[in-house]
Amino acid sequence: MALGVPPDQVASLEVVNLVQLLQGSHDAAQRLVRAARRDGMFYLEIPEGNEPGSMGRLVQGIYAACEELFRLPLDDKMKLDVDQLSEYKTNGYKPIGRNIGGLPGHRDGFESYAVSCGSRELGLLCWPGPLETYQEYLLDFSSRCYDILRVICQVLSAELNLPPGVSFEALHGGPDASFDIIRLLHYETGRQDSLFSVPQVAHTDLGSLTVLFSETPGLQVSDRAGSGQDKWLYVMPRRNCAVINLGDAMSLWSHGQFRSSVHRVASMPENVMPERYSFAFLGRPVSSAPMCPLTGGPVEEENILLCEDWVKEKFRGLRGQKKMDLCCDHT
Ligand SMILES: O=C(O)CCC(=O)C(=O)O
Ligand SMILES: [Fe+2]
Repeated sequence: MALGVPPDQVASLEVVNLVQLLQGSHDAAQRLVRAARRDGMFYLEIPEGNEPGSMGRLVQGIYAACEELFRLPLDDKMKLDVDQLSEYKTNGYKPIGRNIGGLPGHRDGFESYAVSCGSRELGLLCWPGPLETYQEYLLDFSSRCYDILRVICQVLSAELNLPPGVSFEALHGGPDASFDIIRLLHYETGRQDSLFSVPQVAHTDLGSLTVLFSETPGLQVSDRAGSGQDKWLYVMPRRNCAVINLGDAMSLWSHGQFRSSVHRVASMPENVMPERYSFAFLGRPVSSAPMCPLTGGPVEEENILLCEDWVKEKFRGLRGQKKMDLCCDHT
């Protein structure tokens, strides 16, 4: 039993090898497509290495950045409040408790910091001290994740026979790519009197895809097969692997053929929440991307929400200014 989790509560996700995917392996592409259709979540095996510039080094550097950043006094962090700094919540600090939590009557139990990877805000970015130290790591990491996003988009576009002009990959990157962020997260230790807690509420990610790293368990994915009700399965950390989530944009563009995974963070069964760090690259469409199915022939320009307005709507929901079925994404 992995860390006290019964085997039937552990998610069994596809494992896709990045090198094989980049080499055009049919088997790797098939695994990816299966995962996109069935779970909207999978492990991506990445050769991490430990030499300068390797993914292993970048990942270790970003964990160090998280620890140093979140150790700063709350007053200093609050000077960089995400809701004050950035209209689209792409840069700045979110304190614990600003969002709803995962159990009735509770608030969230994590702080986070968004670093914009997009070109629009680059010049305006606020880099608190520790992040300035690790700036190169963050920039390198975002470009690695962008390569990952591109190859996954290519495979999924090919699966749906999308024409080049409206392929998933055509809707990311370039000077219009302003919404991509790296999110650093820190979960506080749970109180001893609350054995089971859900510090991050069930949600889907609002963008196209997320590349997520954490060495500490707690991530859960909803498995609705059968009863149609949420059954929560733990997504255990796996050596040399990131977890990839497909987000709402992918599900919308593919007309539901690809799923956006519903996930949350919880403590282990019968345990308090341990201190936990995680970080993720959240790849989002360019601001001019049409937010409608791409599979039904030519896209009609009129009456279609563009990503720019779509992002604003999603955040109005999250902050409780508008009712939403499922809370998405959690800057
Ligand atoms: O901390 C985690 O493992 C999950 C983070 C997450 O789901 C998010 O930031 O959207
Ligand atoms: Fe998420």
